[in-house]
Amino acid sequence: MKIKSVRARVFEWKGKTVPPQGNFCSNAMDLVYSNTESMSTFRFHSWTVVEIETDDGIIGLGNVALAPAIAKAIIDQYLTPLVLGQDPWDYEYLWQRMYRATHAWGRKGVTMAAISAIDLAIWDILGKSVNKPVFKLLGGRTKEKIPVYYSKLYRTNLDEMQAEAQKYKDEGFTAFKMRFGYGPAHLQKGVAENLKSVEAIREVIGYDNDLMLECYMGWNLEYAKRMLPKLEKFEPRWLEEPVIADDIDGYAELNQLSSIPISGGEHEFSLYGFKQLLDKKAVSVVQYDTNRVGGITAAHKINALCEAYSVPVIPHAGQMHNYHLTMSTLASPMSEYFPMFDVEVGNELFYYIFDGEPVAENGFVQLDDNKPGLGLTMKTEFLDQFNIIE
Ligand SMILES: O=C(O)[C@H](O)[C@H](O)[C@@H](O)CO
Ligand SMILES: [Mg+2]
Repeated sequence: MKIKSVRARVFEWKGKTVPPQGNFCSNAMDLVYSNTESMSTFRFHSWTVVEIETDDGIIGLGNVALAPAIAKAIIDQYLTPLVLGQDPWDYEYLWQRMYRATHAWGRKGVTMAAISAIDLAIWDILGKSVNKPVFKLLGGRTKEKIPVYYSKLYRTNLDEMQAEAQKYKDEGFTAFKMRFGYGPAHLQKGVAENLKSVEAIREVIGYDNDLMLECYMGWNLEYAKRMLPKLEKFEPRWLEEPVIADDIDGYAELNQLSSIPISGGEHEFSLYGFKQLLDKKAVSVVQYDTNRVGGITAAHKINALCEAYSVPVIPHAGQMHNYHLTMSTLASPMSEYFPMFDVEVGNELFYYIFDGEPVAENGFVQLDDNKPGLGLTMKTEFLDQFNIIE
């Protein structure tokens, strides 16, 4: 079997969007812009889809959501020539070709995301070529079904947040991730608002359910050190990305500071990036995204590393490329889950492009042993609401 063609298309959403308003989530730009501008950095309204076809007609699907147009350019100009004519079963060799050919300027960020998209499509081909789901190629079914946590609860007024938490508690979720709206730039009032929002959600879900807290890189070390002691009474399962991804020593200091586990990894890349996080004990929960970190080839290695370090893997975003990694290792107890909403920030777009994404039932998602490859097909229902750039 040989790779005959690679097609990367950018799907730009032009349909209805309902962007969350105000301080819906602290983020890295809060410290350099006033609120309005900083929130505008928070949009993922396009996605690059990769289709790799083999000489025997199998088509593998990959995807990348980080800087989609740039990722497409990297795929078209640099990665496609490296995989054309190659055997997809040589996936480790192909991964190393892509990684080393772009190493001088790649390694992390959008280049690794572009490599991930090619790698996802390759693994989709491998599964389809032997009529097995990808998780069966990685270690098989380690769980009857995958526990997932409900993820959204963007910061808005507390009544709306409580109603949202109640709705998804009633749907059977037992774990919830909420977003802080405030950080260092919002001073003591922001501290009070942050604590009020955690208290409000705990009021709804109680203490029999897990609560995770998301900062999305919007704090700094000094502010996080002030907040952690105030948050301990709420017994969060983790505090996520309190500082920017490059502040690994800051992560490590926070991770030793209190009883609250620090999580991160959705903005870390490659086996080496996670080796560094684990060696420095910077995180207690690893949250790579398989369409960023280096694809299934890299994520599978990181799963093994996390197993050796006894650090749980709870991948970012849910989405099928991550569910196969969670299903195939005991190192991953659960995954994130975004229900399908009107397009807001953009995590939801996956549902508008692909069919096959499992819908949570009672806080679990299920994978199908009889669906080969990743188990995704292209959705046609919303095609007219995308500009598609070849
Ligand atoms: O952990 C997450 O889900 C990410 O940080 C989100 O993708 C981001 O939208 C912040 O909520
Ligand atoms: Mg996050």
